[in-house]
Amino acid sequence: MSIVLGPNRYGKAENRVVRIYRDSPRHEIHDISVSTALRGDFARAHLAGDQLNVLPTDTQKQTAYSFAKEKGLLSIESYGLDLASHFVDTVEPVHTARVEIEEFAWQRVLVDGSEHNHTWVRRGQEVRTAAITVEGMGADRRTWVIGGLKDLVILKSTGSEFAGFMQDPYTLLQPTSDRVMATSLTAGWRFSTTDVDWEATYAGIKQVLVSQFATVHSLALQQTLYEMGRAVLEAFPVVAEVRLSAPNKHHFLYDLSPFGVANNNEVYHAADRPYGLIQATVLHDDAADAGTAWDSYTGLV
Ligand SMILES: O=c1[nH]c(=O)c2[nH]c(=O)[nH]c2[nH]1
Repeated sequence: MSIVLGPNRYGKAENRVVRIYRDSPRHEIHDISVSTALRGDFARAHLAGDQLNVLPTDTQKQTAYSFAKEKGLLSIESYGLDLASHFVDTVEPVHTARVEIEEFAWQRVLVDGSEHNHTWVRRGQEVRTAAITVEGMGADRRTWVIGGLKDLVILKSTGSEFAGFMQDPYTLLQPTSDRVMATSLTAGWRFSTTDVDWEATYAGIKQVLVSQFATVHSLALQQTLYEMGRAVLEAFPVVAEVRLSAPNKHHFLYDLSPFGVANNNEVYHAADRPYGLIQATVLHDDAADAGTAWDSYTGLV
């Protein structure tokens, strides 16, 4: 029996990079957390403590900041592609680079009814995400881009039921034909190309997801997730696969009968935990191989 080194990678996690574009009085802001991870010929670092092949995690951090200026930071997907390609192309021992990004949105404040040039309030809605993987050189080069979002909290106050479920001796749940459905959505979509209008596509996919949640009459969160993924694939041919993760943020009707008051689906207890956790992948049946595209580094996607 012998002991060997298995898969390994290393990098700098959660660099907080803020890029301001100030070429005109109307500034632009891009506020991100970026993580980089490198795979390659790093066995000697683990087996012998030899750093000859180890590009420091500090250097990875410096590169992330520098590229925000050198290459620009307009779309997290294109910035991530620049960064990941750079590590594979210029750092000899690196075979695969993974870049994971969260983007925090800012909204311009209104002053006297007009958008201010250089002041924003943090937009508390979803966090946009991207995960870029670049692997191999030359003809062996493979690239995967996953766009996505997390923490998109969404609720509908009707148009959702849950009935007809399997029952066993432990089943207490009563069927319902009208319930609150709420979740905090995490979604990732794998592109089949890098020739994408990243900004328009992000806005479009988010719009499809929320309108499906609103308009599909839900028989279960599972059905709603499938319909969300299906609609994204139909509307965006550049997307090969969608993965959705949705906690079922249960809203239980509060019992007002002790007070002699009827509760006609009007007062709920918003439960914190436990929660149902529903996850689904929806994809084209001929989608290209996902390789390591979903092999999360920081747990973001
Ligand atoms: O949409 C739902 N899916 C379930 O699988 C489930 N299970 C449950 O108790 N409530 C719900 N709701």
